[in-house]
Amino acid sequence: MTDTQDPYIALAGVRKAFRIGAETIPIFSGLDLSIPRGDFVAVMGPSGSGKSTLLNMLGGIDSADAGEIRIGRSHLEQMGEGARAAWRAHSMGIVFQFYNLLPMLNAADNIELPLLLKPLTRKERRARVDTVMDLVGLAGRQRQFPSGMSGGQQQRIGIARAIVADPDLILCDEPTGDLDRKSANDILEMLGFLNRELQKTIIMVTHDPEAAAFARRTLHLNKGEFVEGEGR
Ligand SMILES: Nc1ncnc2c1ncn2[C@@H]1O[C@H](COP(=O)(O)OP(=O)(O)OP(=O)(O)O)[C@@H](O)[C@H]1O
Repeated sequence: MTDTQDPYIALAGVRKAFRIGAETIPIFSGLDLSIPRGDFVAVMGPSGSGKSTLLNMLGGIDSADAGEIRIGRSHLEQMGEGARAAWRAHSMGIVFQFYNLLPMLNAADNIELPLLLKPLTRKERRARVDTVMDLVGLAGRQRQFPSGMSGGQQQRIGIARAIVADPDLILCDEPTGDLDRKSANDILEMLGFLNRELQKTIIMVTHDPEAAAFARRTLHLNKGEFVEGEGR
């Protein structure tokens, strides 16, 4: 869906803390963030600085304690659990460090999963799966199982699954953290392609400065606030 809301992603005054027993661990105490549509942003920062927590809030997997999280026209902070799940199904895809594939399903069945929530016929679903498998360089591997594939190939399945429902937003949590340099660069080139050619907005958490260099810009998270750095 296109819209004229600008910026595409807007966080204002976001507060988040985790409670463990009597202890409260503050993560964000008033986080603001603006990301235009079509950006490719790397998020870096020390371990424990809240990168994954931020990604989970952007993906509607976790909620903020206070503040606003708007993505396009959707105010995530105003949605209940059910509405957020429905929003997730059509608005964003997630790419995980360890792929999160289901080992008992072959490549095509893994990729098809997000489409099962959509009013599509099996034939339509299969056509979409074939299209994205071509796009990520896995043509003809529909029946292969993840266990027989390299890390780089498994991550291609992860990316295909993230884009098969054609979301505007792709969230990536250390997408190359488990890969060798060559496979990592192939995956990063692919994310760059999705950003440039298909106008996907991408937010990628990474510890790796070489991975971050593939993004348009890098945001450094430190003490609950962002500091902008140089991209390429
Ligand atoms: N569900 C949870 N319950 C309690 N504490 C949590 C929970 N999730 C995260 N935390 C704590 O919140 C802080 C931020 O965690 P988060 O995983 O967002 O950091 P990160 O920057 O992604 O770290 P890393 O780079 O190590 O993955 C950490 O101190 C973590 O222990």
